[in-house]
Amino acid sequence: MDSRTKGKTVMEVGGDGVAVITLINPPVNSLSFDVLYNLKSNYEEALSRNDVKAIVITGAKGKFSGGFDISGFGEIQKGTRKEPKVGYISIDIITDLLEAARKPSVAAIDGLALGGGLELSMACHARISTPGAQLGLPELQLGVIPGFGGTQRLPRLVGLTKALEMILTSKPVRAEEGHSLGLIDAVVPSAELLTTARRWALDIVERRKPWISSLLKTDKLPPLGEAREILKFARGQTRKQAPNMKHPLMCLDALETGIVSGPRVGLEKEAEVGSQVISLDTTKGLIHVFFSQRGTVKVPGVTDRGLMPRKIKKVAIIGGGLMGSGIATALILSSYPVILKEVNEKFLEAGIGRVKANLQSRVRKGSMSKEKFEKTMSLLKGSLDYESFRDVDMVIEAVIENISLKQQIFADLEKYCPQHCILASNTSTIDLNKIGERTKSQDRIVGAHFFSPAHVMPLLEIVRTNHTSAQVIVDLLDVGKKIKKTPVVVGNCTGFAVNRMFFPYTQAAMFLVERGADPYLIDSAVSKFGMPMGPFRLCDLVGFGVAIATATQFIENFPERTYKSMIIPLMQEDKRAGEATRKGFYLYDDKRKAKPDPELKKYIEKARSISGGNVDPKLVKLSEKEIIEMTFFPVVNEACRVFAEGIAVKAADLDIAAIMGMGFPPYRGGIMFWADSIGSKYIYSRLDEWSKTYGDFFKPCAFLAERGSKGAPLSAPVEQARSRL
Ligand SMILES: C[C@H](O)CC(=O)SCCNC(=O)CCNC(=O)[C@H](O)C(C)(C)COP(=O)(O)OP(=O)(O)OC[C@H]1O[C@@H](n2cnc3c(N)ncnc32)[C@H](O)[C@@H]1OP(=O)(O)O
Repeated sequence: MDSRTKGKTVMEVGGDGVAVITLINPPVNSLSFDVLYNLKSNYEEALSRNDVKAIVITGAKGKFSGGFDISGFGEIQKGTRKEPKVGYISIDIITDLLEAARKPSVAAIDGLALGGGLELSMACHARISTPGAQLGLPELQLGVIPGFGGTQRLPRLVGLTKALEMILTSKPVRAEEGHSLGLIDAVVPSAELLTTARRWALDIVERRKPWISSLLKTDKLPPLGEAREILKFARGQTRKQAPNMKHPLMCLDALETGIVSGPRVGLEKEAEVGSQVISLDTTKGLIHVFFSQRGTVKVPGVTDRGLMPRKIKKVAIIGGGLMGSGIATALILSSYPVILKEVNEKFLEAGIGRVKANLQSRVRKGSMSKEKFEKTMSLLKGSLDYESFRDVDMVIEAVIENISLKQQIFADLEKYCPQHCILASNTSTIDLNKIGERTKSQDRIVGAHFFSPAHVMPLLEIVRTNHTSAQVIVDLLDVGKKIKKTPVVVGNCTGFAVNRMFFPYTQAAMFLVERGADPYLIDSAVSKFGMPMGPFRLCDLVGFGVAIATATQFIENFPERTYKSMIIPLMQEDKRAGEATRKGFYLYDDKRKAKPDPELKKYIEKARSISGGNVDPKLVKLSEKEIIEMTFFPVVNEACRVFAEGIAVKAADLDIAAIMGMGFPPYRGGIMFWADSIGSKYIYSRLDEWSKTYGDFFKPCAFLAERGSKGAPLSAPVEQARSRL
């Protein structure tokens, strides 16, 4: 492949008169402009050649296509590539050249056909697939819409309701389901894929199989009135579930146009809307997240050294509490044999019981069969001593946050575990160098910081010290991928990346209510901004015990920028400790529904009198925009510190940490991306002003001051920015 081009297609014409066009653009055969333009010329050639009767489109190396090349959207957004004429690919190439051709085409689908890949196949006159293939239109997840005819062809092939489900959830279906839906014409083993597709194509030519243009099908579409009702319902749901995003509704417009005014007008509408959505801010954020999420496993100086992950055959976990049992669940779910160690029978039984309960809840919800449950549970063994640790490849310690206990455990591990064994701690606060102080194994000590519940939350902070070997990080990155977590590699410090960013967020919220802001308005503004819940509702959910323990760590380590609020400790004294006690910032009924509590005022007033602050009339009347700024700019400030200190290597890693660890809305692109969309100058000036009025909690750090004073982007690499400034 020419190194200047991104992908290509090749065409081979067989003696049977079938031209096989193969999409080649590793690793997922994405449809770059180069691939698409090559496809067009192959097609034109196939149509003009007398020795070609029919065409088969397939993908190289067991993958049909992962869809349009997503980096192409970025190039259009940045203006480095001009978008072709609106509708050129979808209408001129895929519809008028391919679907309307005088020669039939069949898609031979192996592996995956996603987004533009599935859309291309839907324009073919039949689709043959292998059993494992995934078929879907996940475009909305990226902030774009199916733009190669998917909004028109999918409802015509599988019906409107199923098409809406597939498009709105972005979830793919497997080949068998695709077959029963009418999306796929036949499912065959890999080895028979091409021969079946070729035969099918010739059968169409010879009228033994129907020649179907998906775009012209009408049998699966509901009557107009019913279709309008279905779409109305879908719009209502979408408005509720994605209130800050425009593109899902714009996608529904394209679907509706096609149903009301016919597929050709629908295609034109899709093309128009598809081109508009590319410049939405939410789309820019989501595309940034797609690449950033994949970028977290690229760690300079670690993953660029040619190291291969070692095979982890067995893992031991110390501590069967909430975290330990969650981690064990995550591991056995991905087929790792696990030993769970506890200090006595009672705790061990409780730990294993928690793992069991985690899996049973899947069985109850129907996402796990009884057999799979038994098989998964059989991977877990209990232990009360270290004897069975002699052949483990990795240990994850998940006991309470007590330094001397952890030091003892690591000293014991060094004695019992094999030399190569990775020694990981799930600590969220304690310095890993201290934990390993009594060992000579500092190079294999690493943090594996999971988030609760560990078998559900998608993030894994991999914490390295100055001594942790690159091999150990590579190994843990591999385990992270296998247990379906997004790993972010961070440096060793109190709170790592996520908790350090979380802390100022909650603190800012406490500060504002002490100065007169309404906590319920803060929660509502923050939820509208896109967080799953506001800071007060969240404190109730995690419980005040945890909130106080974390706060203590920060007060000790970062006293100069801590706002010490007594609201939570005062409530705790009165045995209101959050949702578990049914009373916190809110009151909770039997169904865990939260209701504001007028009594809360009492605690706020008392806390205010202790801190000596006054009600500030300006803060009483904050707009929603000001609430967001005052709660999230301190987070940006801390993220800048984390970045400047090298705790995070890339700003994009902090974006992912904020999204997956804090619930920051992905369509805002993550904390640093969002900050840059607002501008460092503005953020710096606001924090600077507040720090003068309200104290050092808001004081911009040196990094922010440096970049903010020049308006330089906060996410630019640290070295580069230095040299520029
Ligand atoms: C006009 C059209 O309607 C618009 C579109 O088609 S938009 C695109 C729709 N397609 C998608 O959303 C699919 C996106 N891709 C995925 O979900 C997953 O990558 C996948 C399921 C295809 C493969 O997953 P997995 O095997 O875990 O590999 P994953 O690490 O995600 O990707 C492998 C590499 O392919 C790249 N890649 C995957 N899909 C891509 C795409 N559509 N465009 C460009 N690059 C893509 C990834 O960035 C990654 O690159 P890297 O190795 O340099 O980091």
